Amino acid sequence: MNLRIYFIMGSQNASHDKPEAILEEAAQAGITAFQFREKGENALTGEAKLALGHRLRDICRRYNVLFFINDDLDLAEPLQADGIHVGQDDTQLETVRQMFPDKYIGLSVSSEREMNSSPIQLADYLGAGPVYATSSKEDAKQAVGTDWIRSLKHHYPSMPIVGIGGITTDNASSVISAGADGVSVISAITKASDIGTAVRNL
Ligand SMILES: Cc1ncc(COP(=O)(O)OP(=O)(O)O)c(N)n1
Ligand SMILES: Cc1nc(C(=O)O)sc1CCOP(=O)(O)O
Ligand SMILES: [Mg+2]
Repeated sequence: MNLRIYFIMGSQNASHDKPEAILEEAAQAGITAFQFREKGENALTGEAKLALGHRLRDICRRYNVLFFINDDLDLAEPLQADGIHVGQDDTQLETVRQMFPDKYIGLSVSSEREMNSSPIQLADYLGAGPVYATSSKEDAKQAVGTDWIRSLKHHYPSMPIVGIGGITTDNASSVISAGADGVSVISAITKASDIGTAVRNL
């Protein structure tokens, strides 16, 4: 499971181009994982969401990029997702693991309290953040900094960890130096003037 450059996007993040075009360019440039996160006021639902999911899934398959679904467990089988990402307020990790014994499952962990109250051993990787301030998530928590990556890695040395939140081409190396196995980004790619260069710099 290669989570080194883990791109997240839904149609709400693709204001200046089609999500398919953005993903294709990012995949060509070397992202290793992608999460379909259709969320927010104008998010697609129902058939339109499923149809976009299929198109993005196909791009990931062509480039050998891991495909994750955010939150929406109902999409995991129809889209043949490689994995699912859930947070602390989503379907409980135990339930997700029971439903999908063979898929990769990621869990968000943002604090020591969340760490201590989560069945971490059921996850395949942890999303740690927001490392820095972000404007891509409406209900983002207070930034936790790279110290949180260090602390999580100290407690779970063999658990893959991706940093998320406010990560850019300038600060990604600090996240990796703190012990993250990968960086997870939205705007560093969707808002880049040159997506290929942004991915390569990440
Ligand atoms: C890789 C990764 N890490 C963390 C998150 C955040 O998940 P969550 O806390 O459930 O928030 P939403 O993304 O659902 O708004 C993530 N999506 N991916
Ligand atoms: C989806 C998401 N989850 C976060 C968390 O802290 O759990 S921060 C975030 C948004 C990341 O977007 P950007 O790379 O543009 O900051
Ligand atoms: Mg969630």
